[in-house]
Amino acid sequence: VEIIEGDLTPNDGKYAIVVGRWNAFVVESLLEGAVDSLTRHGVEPENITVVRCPGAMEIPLVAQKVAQSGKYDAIITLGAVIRGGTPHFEYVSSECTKGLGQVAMQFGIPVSFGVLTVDSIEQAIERSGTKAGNKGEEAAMSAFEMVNLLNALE
Ligand SMILES: O=c1[nH]c(NC[C@H](O)[C@H](O)[C@H](O)CO)c([N+](=O)[O-])c(=O)[nH]1
Repeated sequence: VEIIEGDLTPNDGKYAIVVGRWNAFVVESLLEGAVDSLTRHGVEPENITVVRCPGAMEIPLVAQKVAQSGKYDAIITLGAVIRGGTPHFEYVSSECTKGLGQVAMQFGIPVSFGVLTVDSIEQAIERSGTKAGNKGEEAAMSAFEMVNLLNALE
């Protein structure tokens, strides 16, 4: 039985991190976790590009432009959609998720999902470096592994 899977050995991939600025007090922790995990796995700082946009709604378009440039091997998306008093949360989070899936398939590039969609600020804080880990770190490591996996599939 042949098993092909990505590992976490160093690679020279170029990573773009697309960051929605809304709820910055949470998103900055996600970004810190993402950059830290990439550099600790041997990614050179010059191979990491951070692109900031207003909010989660804008992330898919920015990810599309980043993918279209052909300059990157993977895209990590970070944001925090926190349920407010209105159904706005549903639209923003579903549009963001749907859009990112399309970018990945359209351009054949890993687009990891580090956009928190949570019910409360506390849940957001738990997932950005406290008791529920750091989703930014997880999204970065998913992208890192996918770069190795796609290389192995070539
Ligand atoms: O990233 C977010 N954008 C949010 N809205 C802004 C949206 O992403 C766009 O930036 C805005 O609608 C302008 O297009 C959020 N809420 O509205 O709650 C949110 O929680 N998180």
